[in-house]
Amino acid sequence: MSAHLQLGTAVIVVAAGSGTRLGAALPKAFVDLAGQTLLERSLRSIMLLPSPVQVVVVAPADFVVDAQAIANTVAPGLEEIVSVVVGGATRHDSVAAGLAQVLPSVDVVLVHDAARALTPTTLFADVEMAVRATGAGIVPALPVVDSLKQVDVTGGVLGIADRAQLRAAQTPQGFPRSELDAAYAAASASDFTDDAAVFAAQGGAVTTIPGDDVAFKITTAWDLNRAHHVLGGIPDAHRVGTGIDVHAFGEAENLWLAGLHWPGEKELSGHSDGDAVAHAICDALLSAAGLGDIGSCFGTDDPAYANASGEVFVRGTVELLAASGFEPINVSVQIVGNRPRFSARREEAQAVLTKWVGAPVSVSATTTDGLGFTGRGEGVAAIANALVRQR
Ligand SMILES: Nc1ccn([C@@H]2O[C@H](COP(=O)(O)OP(=O)(O)OP(=O)(O)O)[C@@H](O)[C@H]2O)c(=O)n1
Ligand SMILES: C[C@](O)(CO)[C@H](O)COP(=O)(O)O
Repeated sequence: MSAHLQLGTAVIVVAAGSGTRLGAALPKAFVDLAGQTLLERSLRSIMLLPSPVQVVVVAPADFVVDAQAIANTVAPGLEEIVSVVVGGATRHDSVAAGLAQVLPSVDVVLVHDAARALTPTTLFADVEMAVRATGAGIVPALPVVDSLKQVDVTGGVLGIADRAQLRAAQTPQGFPRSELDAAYAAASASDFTDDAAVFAAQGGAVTTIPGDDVAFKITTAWDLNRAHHVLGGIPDAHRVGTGIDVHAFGEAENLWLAGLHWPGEKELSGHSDGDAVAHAICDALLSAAGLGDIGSCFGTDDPAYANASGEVFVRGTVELLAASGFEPINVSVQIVGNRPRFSARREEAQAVLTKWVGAPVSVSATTTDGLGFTGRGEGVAAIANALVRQR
């Protein structure tokens, strides 16, 4: 992993357990839950954080290749940010293996069970924010709803515990990095069932924040069944995105705009074919899916995209979305400019763009009453809004 990456937060996703209590043929993190493995679902939630984080996946030795393939699907082209390492015999050993991969720039570490596959992005964000605000170890936790009994080996009740003072700990658990490193270096592997206990044993302060019901750990077959039911009850997540693109007119009469060729009209200059409408659509879709923008996904300086058509970018964008579990619902674009006169070819443009996106694209156009660079006829702007659904 390159030392030049300056990420401040890392998430270690422990996925190296065998899943004995689940009893599946595969290690638990690689078991399917409605079309995605538990690991994939955990990673997708993390990748939707608004600021990039380092992700270290800790996998069983025999499943490193599988874990890497899942990471590549969820975070294409981000090998430097999402890495996979081999875990240990216990969860404690696996966390330690993950910690050893954390970048020097990282000052906050979250540790997460891949088995908590439905954990929402907001819980990761809440934990990270609470660590930064307090400097303490942070554990998301839920009140205990059952009465609690202390029992002997035969099941005889020895006593009770006051549930009002107890909480059920979830993950991700977050910590200042240097103190977590020190705590793991000092701890004995067999003593602790979670990272907060390791941290507290070395004197670190630990605070709880509210957990989330859907962040439950998939431990048994019953839990997996419950996760299926929960997913069935969660409506598809919808997200919106905006994209804006501007290109100046060049000299040659070779305009491509909104997927159409415009004979007799001046071209829009750019590294590609300058189709501002297609590029704004890409940015809106990528932004809606939290996948960056056209520059970060396609490399506008990449010779592979020199003179590339709008179709290449739009279809490529839709493929990136699909790989991340998103599909477009609709896109609306407005062209701002004096030329070309758009209305006569609106239907034609909408049909082409709708085919590329695979969902309805509507296009409108306006002038700016002679104001600004578009009013002076120097170029064209396009503004797009996209709605996408997360499957
Ligand atoms: N040696 C281990 C053991 C556990 N884990 C991870 O720690 C998380 C919580 O552990 P648990 O639910 O107990 O998973 P398993 O150990 O796989 O389950 P079991 O105890 O039923 O075998 C899981 O994401 C699991 O993959 C790990 O990375 N390495
Ligand atoms: C870390 C944890 O998920 C917090 O509740 C839990 O302690 C893991 O325990 P397990 O015995 O490995 O399931």
